[in-house]
Amino acid sequence: MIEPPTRSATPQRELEPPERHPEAPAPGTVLPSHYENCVACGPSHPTGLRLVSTAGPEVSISGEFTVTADHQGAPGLAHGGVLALALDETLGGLSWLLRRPMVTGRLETDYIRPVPVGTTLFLTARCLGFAGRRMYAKAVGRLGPEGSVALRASAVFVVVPPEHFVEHGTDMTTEQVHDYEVNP
Ligand SMILES: CCCCCCCC/C=C\CCCCCCCC(=O)SCCNC(=O)CCNC(=O)[C@H](O)C(C)(C)COP(=O)(O)OP(=O)(O)OC[C@H]1O[C@@H](n2cnc3c(N)ncnc32)[C@H](O)[C@@H]1OP(=O)(O)O
Repeated sequence: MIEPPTRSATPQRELEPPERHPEAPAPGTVLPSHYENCVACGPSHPTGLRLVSTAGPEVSISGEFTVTADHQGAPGLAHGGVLALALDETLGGLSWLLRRPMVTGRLETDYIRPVPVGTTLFLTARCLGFAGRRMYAKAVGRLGPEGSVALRASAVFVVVPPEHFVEHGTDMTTEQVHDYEVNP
């Protein structure tokens, strides 16, 4: 049997180093929501995470959100899928700094500590580099700004043409996607 190609989020060869785009928001800039109804960052989503991201140095980003009763799995504890959502959003936000549209290909998550309702989770994500269209990145989630590590993730994002969102999504025209590219 032929082995399928590895999908690991650990790079299998040396990566091209990431380059912060010259027009990337300066470190410390609070990033706007990329879509008001996004379940992770949208301010109009009734029960979403309302995760707020901030540009970091080099190609890194930080994010935070407070776990509410809407995010529970076991009573009083955040659902693992919701925590993966927070990691996915923070990692995806690296595209603000790279100015390249990307989608999640693979997300590997280690759950290290339970995250109780009421916790403000502090996330950071860092781009490791590229192998062709694949962008490799890592993220960490802490219980407090300098608190213990509750989550770790490794991910592969795949660079897509802007038309990906027109072809597969709804309510988005090619013109809107190109406007977004110029002024996200
Ligand atoms: C215009 C804006 C400018 C920038 C401004 C930015 C502003 C900030 C904006 C926004 C922040 C965003 C915050 C949101 C974050 C949330 C992100 C999500 O949740 S995304 C939704 C979930 N993910 C999907 O829905 C993907 C579904 N999958 C697909 O559509 C396809 O499978 C896709 C595109 C991933 C690949 O399909 P193919 O046909 O294009 O290409 P193939 O040839 O299959 O793959 C290309 C390369 O990627 C690797 N690859 C593909 N899938 C992989 C996987 N699962 N794991 C590892 N590698 C994978 C392949 O091995 C290949 O590598 P080789 O080029 O051969 O080296």
